[in-house]
Amino acid sequence: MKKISLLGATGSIGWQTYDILRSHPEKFKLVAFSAGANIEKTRQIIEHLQPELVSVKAEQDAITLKKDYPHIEFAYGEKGLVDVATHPDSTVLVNAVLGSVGLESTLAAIRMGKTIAIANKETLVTAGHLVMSEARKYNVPILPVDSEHSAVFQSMNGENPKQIERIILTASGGSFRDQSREELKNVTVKDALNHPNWSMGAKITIDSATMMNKGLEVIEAHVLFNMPFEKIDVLLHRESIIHSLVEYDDTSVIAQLGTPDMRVPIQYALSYPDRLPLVGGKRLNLAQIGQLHFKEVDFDRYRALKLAYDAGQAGGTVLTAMNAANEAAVALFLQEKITFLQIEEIIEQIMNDHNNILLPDLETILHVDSETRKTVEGMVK
Ligand SMILES: NC(=O)C1=CN([C@@H]2O[C@H](COP(=O)(O)OP(=O)(O)OC[C@H]3O[C@@H](n4cnc5c(N)ncnc54)[C@H](OP(=O)(O)O)[C@@H]3O)[C@@H](O)[C@H]2O)C=CC1
Ligand SMILES: CC(=O)[C@@H](O)[C@H](O)COP(=O)(O)O
Ligand SMILES: [Mn+2]
Repeated sequence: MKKISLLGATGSIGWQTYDILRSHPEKFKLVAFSAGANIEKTRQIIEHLQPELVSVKAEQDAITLKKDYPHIEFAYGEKGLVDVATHPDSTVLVNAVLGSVGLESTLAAIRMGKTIAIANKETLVTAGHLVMSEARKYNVPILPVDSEHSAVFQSMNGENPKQIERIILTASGGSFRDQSREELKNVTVKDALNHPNWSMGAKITIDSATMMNKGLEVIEAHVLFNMPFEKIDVLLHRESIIHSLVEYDDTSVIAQLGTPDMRVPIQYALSYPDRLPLVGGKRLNLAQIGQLHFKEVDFDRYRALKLAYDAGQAGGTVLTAMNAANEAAVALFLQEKITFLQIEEIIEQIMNDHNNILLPDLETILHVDSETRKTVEGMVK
């Protein structure tokens, strides 16, 4: 029985993780979880899985819940995230919280020796060097949940990493993949939230439309697989059936395929090195699909992807600045305070103005993160 701590249980990844935990009660026990503001879903998880500790965003929600569930421990805020991540009974942390707010709890869990199943890519982008060096120091596995990275991980199984020629991350192209840059000037939030293949949280769906999601994933692949950026390519693939590929020096290419269902990579990270049957999983029928499509990426069309490669190549605090600028700009777009194209304009300006510090420590990263968010908010006042 694996004992699990789960951050971001009420979100898209968190809720699918909850679904998997419920479908295999003989394998997994949820001991602690965090939610943000969604108290209805929080109550459902409590009632079905009876954890020992629950954290929510607001103190008042924790106080109210405690009255209804006196046998359960409640926490709140960023300290609550750390309490969940470091719960003494769990051996695995599933980090499905949104944004760089997941960084400190991830580091704390690593220092407790917990295996990390990570969906929270912003943490790996903003402080990948710290996360990976702590993971090495405490001999902790960092298992990918992101579909592309899970595909790469599975395609590397049993192979010699020194023989990898390149990693190829597939990209759907997002909500506006059939529109020109000119046509992006007047797109709405509703249009942007309409992803062609995946049903996901709002922030990552916008990231997918700007292609910053793929940029974050290029950096995530560099961090997780210790691969130089020259060996990480992006390939447009409309159907999201091939989840990513790895090419070897003998020209062989190994890929992982499947119908687009995030429960597959989530469950694989939980069951690794074993596999489990996926309850309700839809099998891939290639004959029925008939054709798969591929296209090279145009970096002028998808400028955010180019910015992410630039930040990755530079390394240092520009990664934190880029990520924080993106988080803040996407939030402003979702509130309809800026236009879609302003997201990448803001990120570019922040990166151009940034004084880069290489190999930053945690304090520096947290400082750059909060200052960047303030600067972005100031830009639209
Ligand atoms: N969705 C997907 O298919 C995929 C997502 N990912 C990555 O996984 C992560 C989660 O994405 P997704 O599930 O889509 O996001 P969602 O927005 O759906 O969920 C985010 C979760 O984090 C909680 N949360 C948000 N902000 C805070 C905060 N400040 N403090 C505490 N909790 C907070 C939310 O709580 P509440 O809702 O209760 O307020 C919710 O539980 C992201 O890093 C994303 O890039 C990676 C691959 C695929
Ligand atoms: C499901 C998943 O892993 C997302 O990160 C997905 O990759 C988004 O799709 P695109 O970024 O390829 O549009
Ligand atoms: Mn992905």
